[in-house]
Amino acid sequence: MITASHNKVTDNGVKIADPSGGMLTQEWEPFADAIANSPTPQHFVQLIDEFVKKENIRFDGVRSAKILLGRDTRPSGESLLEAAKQGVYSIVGATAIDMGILTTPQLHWMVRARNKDMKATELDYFEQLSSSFRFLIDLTPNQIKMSKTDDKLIVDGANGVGGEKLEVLKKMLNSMDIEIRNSGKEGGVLNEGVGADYVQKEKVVPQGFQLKDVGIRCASLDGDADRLVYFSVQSNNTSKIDLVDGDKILSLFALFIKEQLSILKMEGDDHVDENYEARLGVVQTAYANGASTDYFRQLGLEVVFTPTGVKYLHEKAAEYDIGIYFEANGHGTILFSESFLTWLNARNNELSSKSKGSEQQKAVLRLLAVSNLINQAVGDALSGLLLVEAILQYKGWSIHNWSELYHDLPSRQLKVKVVDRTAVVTANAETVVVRPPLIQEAINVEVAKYPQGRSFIRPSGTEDVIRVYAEASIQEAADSLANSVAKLADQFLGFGNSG
Ligand SMILES: CC(=O)N[C@H]1[C@@H](OP(=O)(O)O)O[C@H](CO)[C@@H](O)[C@@H]1O
Ligand SMILES: [Mg+2]
Repeated sequence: MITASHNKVTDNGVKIADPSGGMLTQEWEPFADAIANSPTPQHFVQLIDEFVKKENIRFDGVRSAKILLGRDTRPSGESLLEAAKQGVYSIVGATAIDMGILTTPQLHWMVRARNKDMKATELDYFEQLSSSFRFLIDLTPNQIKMSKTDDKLIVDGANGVGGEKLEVLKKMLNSMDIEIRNSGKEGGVLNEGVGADYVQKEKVVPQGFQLKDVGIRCASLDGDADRLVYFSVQSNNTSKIDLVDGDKILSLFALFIKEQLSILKMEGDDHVDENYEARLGVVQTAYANGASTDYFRQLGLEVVFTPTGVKYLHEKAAEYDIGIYFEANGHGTILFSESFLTWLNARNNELSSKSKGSEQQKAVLRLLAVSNLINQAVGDALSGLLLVEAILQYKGWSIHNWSELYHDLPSRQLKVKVVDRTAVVTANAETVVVRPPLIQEAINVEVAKYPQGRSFIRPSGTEDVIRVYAEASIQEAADSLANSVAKLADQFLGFGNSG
């Protein structure tokens, strides 16, 4: 997949899906780094040669391979895709299939579907999403109807591929009132003052949104449509927004799934022992707002933490019957285990004959529809958006009702330039620094000064900086805690420090 996601239009890059449709296996990352940085063509060929031997890959044309290629709307994508094609065809037995302009999650979905012998074209993707969405909507309790303003959704497409794909989906969902802005056709620049990354980091309205949008439910996709956040325009200050971030999308999903599981568990006449104790897990990173974690614990849900980066969250979520993960920035999905899906299908058949149309059967059908709607390969803004919309309709909620599930603790993020960011070694899902010595003790002293204080530092995986995160009961306190901890990072690791 040729894309640089939420980054500038002049940047470009590559994301690689493995045969399962998930992300490239972590063991192959050092190899990917090495070939990307190989200084000469000879060196490049040598690296491939060594890797092929090490991994025992048959490289003699006996085994054939098909490689699906896709790109986002970046102008440089066209020639880069051509180069990728030539690379693929330089290997005996390998064929490249150009899937054209796609969102990143669409390509992952297609790889997964093809390797499971399922229908795997772009049209199949749209049909699966739209039909499972309609199915879910049909299972909405009759008494629930939204008020007029709540029918409408406005989506910021980041001037990228997501907007144009949503246009296609919209036509297949004629019941939905969606207005798509920043679809790239109006002349705006990709990710410039628009998109999920901008909205979530800056907490301001994207271009093209204004006063008349106050009170309306709005959503924002990133440049390759694998991130999604919601927001509403504040009435008192039209450049500010009320952000409904990945943590809150996670909360809405977890609440809905938990409700359906409890309906399933209700004692039917004779079914007590046929209840399957589905393991539901919520996966977050240290950047998740502390108020969201408290909310999950109040709901009695199991919450686990992993290091930053969706590959870690995804892997953890896959350990549950239903694993839900999200980063605060809006990347996440819900994973269903094969064994749980088999059980759900069997339960559906059984209920069809014994108590067709019962609340329990509806809950089973809803869970099955969610598993078809939400992308099982990676986080997908389009499928996530349809699930949010279906759940809000089911609950008869406005974006305001949703946003009120809990109140975010004020937080602040800072970056600190240091001599060598790899000098920082963390543990416990990046919440504790174990090296250099003594800095963690100093951070603890600062944190203890603030009610509901929490702070951690970690080296960024994508930029040459140390990231500082702090939260506390009021904004001034979160700012001040972040500043003190940033100062500590500078003292221990900064340019003024020789050791
Ligand atoms: C605090 C933060 O937002 N970190 C981002 C950022 O990683 P860093 O390792 O923090 O640079 O980029 C990652 C890739 O897009 C994303 O998964 C992650 O959430
Ligand atoms: Mg992205």
